[in-house]
Amino acid sequence: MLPLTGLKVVELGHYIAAPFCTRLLADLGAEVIKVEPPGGDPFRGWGAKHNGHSVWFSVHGRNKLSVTLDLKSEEGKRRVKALCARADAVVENFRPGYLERIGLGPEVLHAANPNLIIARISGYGQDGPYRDKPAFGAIGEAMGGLRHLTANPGQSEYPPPRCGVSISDDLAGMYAALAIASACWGRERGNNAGKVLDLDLVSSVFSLMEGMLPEHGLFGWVRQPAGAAIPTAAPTNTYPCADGKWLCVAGNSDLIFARLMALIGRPELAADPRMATNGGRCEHAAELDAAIADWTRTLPAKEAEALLEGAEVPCSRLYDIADCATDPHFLARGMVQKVADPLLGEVLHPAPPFRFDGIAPAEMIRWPGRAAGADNDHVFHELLGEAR
Ligand SMILES: CC(C)(COP(=O)(O)OP(=O)(O)OC[C@H]1O[C@@H](n2cnc3c(N)ncnc32)[C@H](O)[C@@H]1OP(=O)(O)O)[C@@H](O)C(=O)NCCC(=O)NCCSC(=O)C(=O)O
Repeated sequence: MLPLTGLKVVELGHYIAAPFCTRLLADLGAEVIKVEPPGGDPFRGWGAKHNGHSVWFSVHGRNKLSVTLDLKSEEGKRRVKALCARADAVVENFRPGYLERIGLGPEVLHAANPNLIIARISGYGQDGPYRDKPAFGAIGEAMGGLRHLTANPGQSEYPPPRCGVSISDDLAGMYAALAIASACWGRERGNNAGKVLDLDLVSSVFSLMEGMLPEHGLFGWVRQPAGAAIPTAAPTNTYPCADGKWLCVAGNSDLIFARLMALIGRPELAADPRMATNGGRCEHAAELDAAIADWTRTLPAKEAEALLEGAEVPCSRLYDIADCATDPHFLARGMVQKVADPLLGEVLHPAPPFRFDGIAPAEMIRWPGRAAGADNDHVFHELLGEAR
C-alpha cells in the first residue's frame, strides 16, 4: 500500500507549482482531485501534443482525477466546498486574494470543513509589500538570488542562464508537500496550529542560499557569480574534453583531491602545502582547474569519465534527456517507466525519485494524466453523491 493512501487532496492549481505539489502527493498514494477551468489548465498547452493531447500532462497530471468547473459560478463554488468538505487538504496557486475575491477564501472553506489544511502557493507570499504581484518560475530564480549566482564571470554581455526547468515552482511545490505532511502529522495529534500554509516561489529559492546570508550579516560579503564553479569548494568544475563534450568533476575532499592529482599526472600539486586544505585549494582554484582541464582536453569525455571512475573521483558527463533515458543505472533503478497511456500510447515517465521498500517504482504510477474533466461523472456523482 502506498504511504499516503487515504489522504484526500483537492488541487485548485494551474501551471506548475501547486500541480507539482499534488503530483508528489498523488505519487505517494493520495487521492488528488484536480479542479480545472472548463478549457483545462493552461499548462496543457505547453510542450508537444500527440493525438491532440498534451504529452507533458501525461506526467504532470498522473495519478490525479480531473474535474472541470468554473470557480466563479455558483455551481462551481458549491462543488469546491463539497470537495473540500470531504478532503484533508486543498492546494492552490492563484494570486493572493483571488480565492477571497470569488468567495472561496479560507473562512469559507473552513466553514465547509474546519479541519481542512489549506496550502497556498504564490509568487511572493500572502503578506508583505509584493504579495499582489503575479510571478512565474523565472521570477523566483531572479529574486531568490539564484540567477545572480549562475552568471559566468567576465561575460556580463550575456544574460545569466536560466535553470532550464521551472525550478522555483518545483521547489515551492516540494515545500508545500512537506508542509502538508507536517500539518497532517500535527492535526492527528491535536495540534491546531498550521491549517493555512503559506509557501512562495521567491522564499523557496532564497531558502537555498546556503551560508551566504550569515556571511553577509557578519562580514558584509556579497557572493559573486562563479559560473560552473563554486567559490567554497575546490577543485570542482565542468571541464572541456577532446570530443567537444563537458565533464563535471568534483575532486573537493582531501583524499579525493589526492587521487585526482595522481590520475592526471600532477602528484606534486597534491603534495603542495598550499593545496593541503579546501580553503587553500579555493584560493588557488584557477591553477587546479587549469591542470585538470589540460588533462580532460586530451581525452573524449567518456574515456576521461571511465578513468576518473577507476580512481573513485566523483564525475559525470553532462547528460541530455536521451542519455538519461538509456543510462543503465537509471534503467536498473526503474527511473524510466514505460506507461500505457490511453490518450497517447506508450509514454516514458520519470519514476518518483523516492523509494519505499516493498513498493516498486512502477506501482507509484497508477495512471497517466487524463483529459480535462475526464472524472467529472465519477467525482460529482459517485464521490459527491450528486443526483444524475
Ligand atoms: C500564474 C499567475 C501569474 C497567473 O496570473 P493571472 O493570470 O493574473 O491569474 P490569477 O492568479 O489572478 O488567477 C485568476 C484567473 O484564474 C483563472 N482560472 C483558473 N482556474 C479557473 C477555474 N476553474 N474557473 C474559473 N477561472 C479559473 C481565471 O482566468 C482567473 O482570471 P479572472 O478572469 O480574473 O477571474 C498567478 O496565478 C500567480 O502569480 N500565481 C502564484 C505563483 C505561481 O504559481 N506561478 C505560476 C507557476 S508556473 C511557472 O512559474 C513557470 O512555469 O515558470
